[in-house]
Amino acid sequence: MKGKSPKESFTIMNELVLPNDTNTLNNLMGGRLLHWMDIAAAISAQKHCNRIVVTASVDNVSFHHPIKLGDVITIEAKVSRAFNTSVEVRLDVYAENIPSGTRAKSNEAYYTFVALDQNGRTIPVPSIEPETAEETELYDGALRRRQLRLILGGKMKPDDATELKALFFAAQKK
Ligand SMILES: CCCCCCCCCCCCCCCC(=O)SCCNC(=O)CCNC(=O)[C@H](O)C(C)(C)COP(=O)(O)OP(=O)(O)OC[C@H]1O[C@@H](n2cnc3c(N)ncnc32)[C@H](O)[C@@H]1OP(=O)(O)O
Repeated sequence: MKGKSPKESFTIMNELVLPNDTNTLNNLMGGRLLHWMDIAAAISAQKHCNRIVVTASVDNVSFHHPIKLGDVITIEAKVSRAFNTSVEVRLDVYAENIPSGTRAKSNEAYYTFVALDQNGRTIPVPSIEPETAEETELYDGALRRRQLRLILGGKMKPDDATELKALFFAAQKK
């Protein structure tokens, strides 16, 4: 299967925060943003896999600033690493207030998707080759993030998380 570059999965999605998306403080509800992020990330994962994908996990997401009614949200998504049947997608979210001309990053997150065949069975995905320094950093870190999420999901024994453990031992030696 032919390998791909991260830029081939690059996806940008815009949303306008409308009254129905907000809470009683006129701030965007977190669940609505997670839903939009899921769709943007799924489109990116599908571009990489050329397959139907399902969301397997969502890493911790922090909300740095409230996003206000009327703001325009930009979600950027790109596959950071492909494994066997799964891919990790990195998301960056920005909120822009067009009348005041301000734009701030509001979230970063990683979503994991698994590719399925026509019968709903998991299927191998194309490999990925990072091209820029930033993509290489994301690619390298993806192995540790995968080990952490598989441990938390009860799918991996901590003893088998070689790269994740190495990170902690390296920190202890400093
Ligand atoms: C060309 C352009 C097209 C554009 C077109 C656009 C259309 C764009 C439409 C978008 C539309 C929105 C799309 C929303 C997508 C949903 O919201 S999907 C709905 C929510 N998700 C689900 O229902 C998934 C439910 N879970 C499952 O089906 C199964 O647990 C899974 C995820 C398939 C995994 O199955 P399993 O039997 O555990 O499989 P297993 O063999 O153990 O593992 C398979 C892989 O899953 C990984 N995995 C398993 N558990 C986890 C976990 N907890 N964390 C991370 N990875 C895990 C494993 O590591 C493994 O990865 P690899 O090592 O093979 O790379």
